[in-house]
Amino acid sequence: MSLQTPIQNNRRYDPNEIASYYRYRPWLAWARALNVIWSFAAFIFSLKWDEWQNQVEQNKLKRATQLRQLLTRLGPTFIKVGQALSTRPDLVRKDFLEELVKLQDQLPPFDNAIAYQLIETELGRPVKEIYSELSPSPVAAASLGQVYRGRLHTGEEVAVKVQRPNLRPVITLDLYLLRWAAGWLAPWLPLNLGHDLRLIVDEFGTKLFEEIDYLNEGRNAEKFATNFRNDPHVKVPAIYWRYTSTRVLTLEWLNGFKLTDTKKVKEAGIDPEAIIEIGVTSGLQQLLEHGFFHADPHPGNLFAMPDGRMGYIDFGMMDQLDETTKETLVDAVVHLVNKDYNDLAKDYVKLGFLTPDTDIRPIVPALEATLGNAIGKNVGDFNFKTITDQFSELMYDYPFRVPAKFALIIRSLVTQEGIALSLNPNFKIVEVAYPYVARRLLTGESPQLRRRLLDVLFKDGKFQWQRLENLIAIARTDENFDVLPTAKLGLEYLLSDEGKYLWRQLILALTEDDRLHTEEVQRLWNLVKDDLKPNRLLDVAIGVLTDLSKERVAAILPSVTAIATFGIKR
Ligand SMILES: Nc1ncnc2c1ncn2[C@@H]1O[C@H](COP(=O)(O)OP(=O)(O)OP(=O)(O)O)[C@@H](O)[C@H]1O
Repeated sequence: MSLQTPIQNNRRYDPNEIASYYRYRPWLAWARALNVIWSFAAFIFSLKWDEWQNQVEQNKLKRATQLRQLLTRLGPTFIKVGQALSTRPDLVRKDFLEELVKLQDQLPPFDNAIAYQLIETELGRPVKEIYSELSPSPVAAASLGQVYRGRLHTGEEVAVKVQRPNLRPVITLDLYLLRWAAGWLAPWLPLNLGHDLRLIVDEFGTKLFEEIDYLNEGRNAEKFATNFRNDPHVKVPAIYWRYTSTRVLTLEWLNGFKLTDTKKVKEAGIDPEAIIEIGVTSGLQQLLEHGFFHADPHPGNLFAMPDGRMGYIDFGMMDQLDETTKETLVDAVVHLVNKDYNDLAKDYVKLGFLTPDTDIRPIVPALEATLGNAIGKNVGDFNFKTITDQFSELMYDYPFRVPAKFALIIRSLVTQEGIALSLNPNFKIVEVAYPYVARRLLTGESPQLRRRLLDVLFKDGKFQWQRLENLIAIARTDENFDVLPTAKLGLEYLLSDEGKYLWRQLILALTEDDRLHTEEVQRLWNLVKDDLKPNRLLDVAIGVLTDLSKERVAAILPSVTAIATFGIKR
């Protein structure tokens, strides 16, 4: 970056540009560095003092609170660092962690006159020409911006998010110092991060820069809305692009109740159970279907709408999962519920929680001991909080690390479960989550998911009757699950080229050990027979068959007969 370029206008995080800017302004860097170093030195000294005075235990909570206050005082970058650390039980001790979780943007609002001025400069018009009404003071102030309630001249109610002034210079300077410190301090820290600490600062910087670009937030909101366009349960505010810029975001006002306000939600006559179910299912859809997920779903960002929908706001922090990761996550859930710890350990390697060279043999029994307890006899006893707590214990004994992406996912799951528990103390996440996963596997909309189903149903080449039974039984606890469309998809699949293999496997399974497995078939039939009334079934079968051409049927039939004969005579 040349000396003339104002650092205010950088939209992308570029550590080299930032470094060359501050290299010529060392006085700025030094002043801030001294302030930060002094604050932390005083805090570290108080920790040491506690050790010398043998007061660690009794001052534990006080120090944790002081740490939170210290980060708040140092401003937006440090609040965000604190928020990020609050998701890392592998890095931060427990009492600090609990305090950091509370780090909810406790900054005082900035001056209204500055905010109004910023709106006019950014949007190039007087405020009165843009909004017919705008609240005289903000309705909320957060670490990066504050929000006003207003109305457009066309009558729509809007939320207007205005960024704190000078955010970019403050953040860039802090990131420059953090990066510099990361390079110098890393060798002295007892951390096993598996990465260069500077890369972590860079990843953090990239995310933070995305978050302070409101055009990016608007785009995220629209992408999220598109993913849920066919879902009548999820509400996403519309973006008013004409009144939006990098630093001002104008979006539809959501007239709902924050999930933090459980009392109001109930008073409004909204069914908490239904909202919870939407929350968990839409959360899982983001992770396992769309791959594009809201990385900051704290209850203040979620609304229960009077019509029973759930509203999402704040799309500044989103993340994207690739196909393989999504599939491996589905695998991990299935392996966890099937108590298949060997495969689960392999999933951890694939997901990056363990490095590929890790010897997983000692880890498998450890997983079994911790997770087996957490699940208990009944899958319904499973909860994420217990799992993550137990998992953090494992982290100290085995070389687990939390890839940055998963820190967000885990936080998002634990938060959703927490929200659900605050609305219904008897909530069991798995009662919603597993039927969802089971349903997705059984309906197998994509070839990848169908392959997953086969992986689940066949272990070491043997068909697992019990697993199919479990899956159907669990999927049926979800009232949205209808066996018939699934049967239709199954039938279509069996008649497709890809399904030939499954035919062969099914027939081998039916005749395994030289007997016909009629008992198992009978049990499965008992599970689904109520849904499969003969005339409905016939309709489905006819529907599928009429879609097939004569040639297709002719091509399939001989092979099926051959396999059947071959299978039985085996
Ligand atoms: N569309 C909206 N409808 C109603 N209220 C809104 C809307 N958008 C924002 N708000 C209010 O403004 C507050 C802050 O908004 P938002 O979460 O988007 O800001 P933020 O700066 O990203 O804060 P944080 O990251 O801390 O959640 C919300 O908690 C909510 O009270």
